[in-house]
Amino acid sequence: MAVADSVRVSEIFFSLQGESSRVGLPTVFVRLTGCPLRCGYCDSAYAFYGGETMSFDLVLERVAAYGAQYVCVTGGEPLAQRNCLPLLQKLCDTGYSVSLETSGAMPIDPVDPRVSRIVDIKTPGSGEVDKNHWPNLDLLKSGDELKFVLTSRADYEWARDLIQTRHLAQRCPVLLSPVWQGIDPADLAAWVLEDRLPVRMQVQLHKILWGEKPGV
Ligand SMILES: C[S@@+](CC[C@H](N)C(=O)[O-])C[C@H]1O[C@@H](n2cnc3c(N)ncnc32)[C@H](O)[C@@H]1O
Ligand SMILES: Nc1nc2[nH]cc(C(=O)O)c2c(=O)[nH]1
Ligand code: SF4
Ligand SMILES: [Mg+2]
Repeated sequence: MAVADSVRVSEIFFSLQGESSRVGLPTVFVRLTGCPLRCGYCDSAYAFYGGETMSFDLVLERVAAYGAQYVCVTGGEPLAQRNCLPLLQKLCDTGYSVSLETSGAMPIDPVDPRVSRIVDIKTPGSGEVDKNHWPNLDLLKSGDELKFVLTSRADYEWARDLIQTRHLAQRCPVLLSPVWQGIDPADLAAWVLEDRLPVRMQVQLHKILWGEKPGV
């Protein structure tokens, strides 16, 4: 049972944004606890359980302590907590530029329109393709982003066909990211160039800088 005006938080930390079109920007990350999915590659499984229940005021105080302009709410699956929505609203009201990392398994329409929604479309290789909430595709605005994390050439072709048949790149920026230490990023780069795909390929900057661990 959710306590009013509180969320379950796995970690709050300050780092360079490592993903999305905001890559490289100094950002405070608020990682909420819990996720109903189990992607085979998940780098944040430590956030499935545990964490600390924090009032919105405490979250805002911890975020403010870093003196940053950008806040990224992630998880776990942040939208799996009902109180994620009012928290996003409060962060926007406070004046932060807010982005949300979401699995695309939950409806994104109730999210505050000031938030940049990074919607991950789960590929067959994630093991969770059946969880995609497809109506989300029709809700995307130009300030949002669509993202595919790719585990194989087959995932790439699946994503490419969806991008082309649904004209996704005309709705918002589309990101393609190789799963960490999976497919060779140079192979993905070659495929994107060969197909003239109008997407942004990206690698996870924070892992190149600091490796795969919590708190970065
Ligand atoms: C940890 S998830 C949290 C937000 C939400 N649950 C989601 O899946 O979008 C944040 C992003 O990290 C990506 N990610 C997780 N593990 C990864 C890995 N091993 N390599 C590349 N990206 C990964 C996810 O696909 C997602 O885009
Ligand atoms: N530096 C850094 N950037 C990120 N962008 C999205 C992240 C996430 O885990 O959702 C993440 C993360 O964990 N670290
Ligand atoms: S939806 Fe996100 S947090 Fe949940 S298992 Fe998949 S990558 Fe991890
Ligand atoms: Mg991460």
